Amino acid sequence: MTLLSVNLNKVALMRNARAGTHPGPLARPRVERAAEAVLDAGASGLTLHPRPDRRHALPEDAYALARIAHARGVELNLEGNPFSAPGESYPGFESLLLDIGPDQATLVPDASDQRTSDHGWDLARDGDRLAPIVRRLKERGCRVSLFVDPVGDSIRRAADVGADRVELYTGPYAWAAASGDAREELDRHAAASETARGLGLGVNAGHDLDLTNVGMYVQSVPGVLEVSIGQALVSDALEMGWARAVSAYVDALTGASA
Ligand SMILES: CC(=O)[C@@H](O)[C@H](O)COP(=O)(O)O
Ligand SMILES: NCC(=O)COP(=O)(O)O
Repeated sequence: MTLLSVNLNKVALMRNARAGTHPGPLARPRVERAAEAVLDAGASGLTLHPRPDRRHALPEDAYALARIAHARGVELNLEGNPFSAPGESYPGFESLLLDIGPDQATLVPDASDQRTSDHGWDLARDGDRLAPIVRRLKERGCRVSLFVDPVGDSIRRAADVGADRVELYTGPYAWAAASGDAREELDRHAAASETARGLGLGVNAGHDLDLTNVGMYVQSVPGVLEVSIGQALVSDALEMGWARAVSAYVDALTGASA
């Protein structure tokens, strides 16, 4: 069955919106409380993507979720760009990963000022720079996943630099599904998953997945081990509450895998 890892970036975003002027007794632990709630509701893991501009998830949130994940015996997946740009507001992402040692490190090629993740790695350009980072993270005990477009060359290069998994970028799939014509994207992802698994890579997927598209995705793309979902699930939880929202996603994944 495809596991659900809940990305809590947007809980941190809401916390940050007021934390500066109204830290309040409840503001600080918002992310931790959300983490406990989604795990209580059946999520298999936690994901966080701290960004250098501290727009939402902060390094201290990553440490807090690491404590929770360890205590609960579930996985923590930390996402980010290990290439630190000069003058970033907090230590580089790699040093955070090496200090925390999350179960999974998902390396994402986002520029510091990027609005969100919207493309996979260009491994023809960056593979040689990534390889030693991948090695150090694996020596630290992290499973390393590379965020890639569903393209055979990217997946083969991910294997070459020593990744354990790839995370297939599902944004274009989600948009195609919303337009009612996802067949071509699903075929691309199914082929990409087959290529990855043939190379011994595990397959994760994420970005813009939601209750309307995740079931079709895991039914059509064999071998997806984990989806990480944040934006839509947190939005759904505002309407449904954490328990019902997480249960709905887990049901969508289990129903699709049945
Ligand atoms: C890598 C990916 O697709 C998402 O996990 C990313 O973390 C979304 O980042 P924002 O929540 O900042 O849009
Ligand atoms: N890796 C994808 C992720 O963690 C969450 O992406 P989204 O659901 O917020 O688009």
